[in-house]
Amino acid sequence: MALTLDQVSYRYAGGAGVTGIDLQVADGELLAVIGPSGSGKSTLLKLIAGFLAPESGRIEVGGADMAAVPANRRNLGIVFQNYALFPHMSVAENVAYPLKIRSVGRVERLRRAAEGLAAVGLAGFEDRQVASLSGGQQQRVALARALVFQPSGLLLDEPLSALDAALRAEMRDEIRRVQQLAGVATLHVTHDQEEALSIADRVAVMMDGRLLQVASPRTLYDQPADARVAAFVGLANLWPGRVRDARSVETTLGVLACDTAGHVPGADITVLARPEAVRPLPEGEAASDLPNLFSGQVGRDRFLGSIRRYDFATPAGAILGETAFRGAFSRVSIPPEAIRLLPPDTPTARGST
Ligand SMILES: Nc1ncnc2c1ncn2[C@@H]1O[C@H](COP(=O)(O)OP(=O)(O)OP(=O)(O)O)[C@@H](O)[C@H]1O
Repeated sequence: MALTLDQVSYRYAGGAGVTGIDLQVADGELLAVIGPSGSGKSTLLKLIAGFLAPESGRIEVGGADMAAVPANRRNLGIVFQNYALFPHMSVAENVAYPLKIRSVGRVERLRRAAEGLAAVGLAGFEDRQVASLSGGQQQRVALARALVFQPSGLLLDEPLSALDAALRAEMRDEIRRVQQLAGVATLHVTHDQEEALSIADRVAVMMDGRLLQVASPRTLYDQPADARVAAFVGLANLWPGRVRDARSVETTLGVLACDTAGHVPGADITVLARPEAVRPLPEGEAASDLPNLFSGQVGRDRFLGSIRRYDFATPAGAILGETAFRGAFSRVSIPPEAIRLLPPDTPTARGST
């Protein structure tokens, strides 16, 4: 395994930090770490990079224990949000710098820098000054520099947050392409969950210094471990409820038909329905035998181009829906198979570390 964290904990003087982190990133894998501000993402990255030393637990890079290995000997490529390029050096000198400090000869390092620049789409930029490059180009240079010495792992700390939305979308695909080309284990810390879901092999969700779930983007979205993950990744209807029998649950919204396999009658649960699963019924459409049918009215209705996102007010509570349907409706149904049962969202489950 290229990167391994085994029960890693760290605490700042003020008490915040990370607790009991278990994580593995394989060669060629891109693992994104997401979580609210202050959840410990950067702390995790600093621990792996060697800028902080764990209080307990073990960090391995390429199978070797990093406990006694300083940051500059960990063989990790790092890309920061602010690029951290050397302004007084040319583009080629920037990219070649990690090879220079590894005593690679000038000809060879300039050859490899040129190769690295070509890999990030900047062939011919060797002699440019970094200040003359756009933000996206500077980030490509930073990526080439982080990979030029064939690191055991690549750490990306919010690398795209300084870029505008369109460039961010382009650059995230570019990062993925270059990362796959290099076949390097990558840990990518980001605020942007769309970025994480779209390019990561797996996504780790952090909250209050702990990992709540590490899973593929689809599993994370379709089978979140609990209500906190469900609410953080995408939009969610979450209703507290109790299992009635094998085919239904009681919720604040009323009785909902769904598969309750794995839960005993009487058990407290949280019911999850994603907004796109909520189905509006066009006026006049027969629906008498549809399960989980609600009458009400559309409240806030936001037109988002390809879809609209609406609040549907029923006498028992609100349902958040998303649909491409543009007509009027006063009934919605929630297909039983779209309903997931999660552990109850108790105050202790919400509590901090
Ligand atoms: N040098 C420090 N001294 C004391 N506490 C710190 C220090 N750095 C971070 N913290 C605290 O540790 C917790 C985790 O911070 P961290 O920067 O890892 O979070 P993050 O998830 O990366 O946040 P963001 O998304 O805002 O960058 C926060 O509560 C933060 O206030």
